Amino acid sequence: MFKSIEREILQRPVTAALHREFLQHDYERLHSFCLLTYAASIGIWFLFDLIVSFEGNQGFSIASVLFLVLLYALLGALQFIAEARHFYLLNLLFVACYCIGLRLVIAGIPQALQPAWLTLAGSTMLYGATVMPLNRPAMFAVTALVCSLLFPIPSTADGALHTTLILGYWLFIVGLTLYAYLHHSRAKLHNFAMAHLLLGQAYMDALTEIPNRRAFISRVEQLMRTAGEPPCFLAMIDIDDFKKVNDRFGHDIGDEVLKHVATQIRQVMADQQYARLGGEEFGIYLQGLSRQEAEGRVEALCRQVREAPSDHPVTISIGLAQIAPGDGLSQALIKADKALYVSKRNGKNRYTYAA
Ligand SMILES: Nc1nc2c(ncn2[C@@H]2O[C@H](COP(=O)(O)OP(=O)(O)OP(=O)(O)O)[C@@H](O)[C@H]2O)c(=O)[nH]1
Repeated sequence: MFKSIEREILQRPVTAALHREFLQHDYERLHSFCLLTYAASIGIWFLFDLIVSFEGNQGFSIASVLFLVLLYALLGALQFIAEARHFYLLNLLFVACYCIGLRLVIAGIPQALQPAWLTLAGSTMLYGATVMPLNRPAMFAVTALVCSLLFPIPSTADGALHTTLILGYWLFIVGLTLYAYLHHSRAKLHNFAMAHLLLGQAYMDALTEIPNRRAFISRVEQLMRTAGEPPCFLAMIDIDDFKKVNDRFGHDIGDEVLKHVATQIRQVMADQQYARLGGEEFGIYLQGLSRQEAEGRVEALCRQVREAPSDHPVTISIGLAQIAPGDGLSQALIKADKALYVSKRNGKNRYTYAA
């Protein structure tokens, strides 16, 4: 069952916008990992520099200090980079500095040892790139940079076998790197697309295509926790005599009426949080408005539903309540529901403010 749903979802094409969202999401999720990788890489570079300098009797030079400062500066800059596309450029700069630093250190050791050290450094760099949150052009650019800066240029002293072995190993490691990157990034993108779709469905009302009760509770509770200046209001909406619509015209027309009311809510309350709470009930969380403005908005909604052209006109009743400091969402819902009941009792097609 799960596999067939998964197959069906994965057959849908991933749009360019979703792909961009995935790349940004991937970068944000892995931002602290990138910082850690950069910090560890600088540590390894330092160690590498010490070991290889010792091997080549070079000593730790001022150039080494400059490279360390440069790499630390790039690590510092990474802390402030919020956009994935900026990271791709910074990463390219980091890789370029790192590779040039490695090349210079390795250039100081005996010629015969250089191809092995360059190959070791290059393959480590390429492996590291596969776990970074890069898009394809950024990954290909990193691979090209590593190859052009670290590939050991064969000398005439090297035999044909030696040169072939080195070339063969580099071809193998580059091929493996790109294959692993493409394979993993596709799998991650598909998982993201699937999670995106399923979460979207779990938090959307399938009929009216506005948020559902689950989405409303989660979003409003979050807003209530961070709400600055009161007042905030909660409105409960119920379609009047909806049962009669169903009984007279059938369920399909009832569904159309629900969609019609949801459209009016979306139009009038575009800047607020709204949802279909269930059946023919809707909820709205109003923030950043005075009591007078909140009353004006729900009154406008009543009018809009009443007057909007429709084959099956309906009216709505609304209960509006101010959320008292310290009140939770469920208390506010009860208060708004009581006010809604008053609207129904007083003749429907109106709103009541809970005193
Ligand atoms: N078409 C359709 N009807 C639904 C849906 N969910 C709930 N209903 C119907 O909504 C109606 C709710 O009616 P009631 O709560 O009894 O009240 P009412 O007729 O709206 O009367 P008042 O609330 O007093 O104005 C019932 O007939 C339910 O079957 C749905 O998704 N589609």
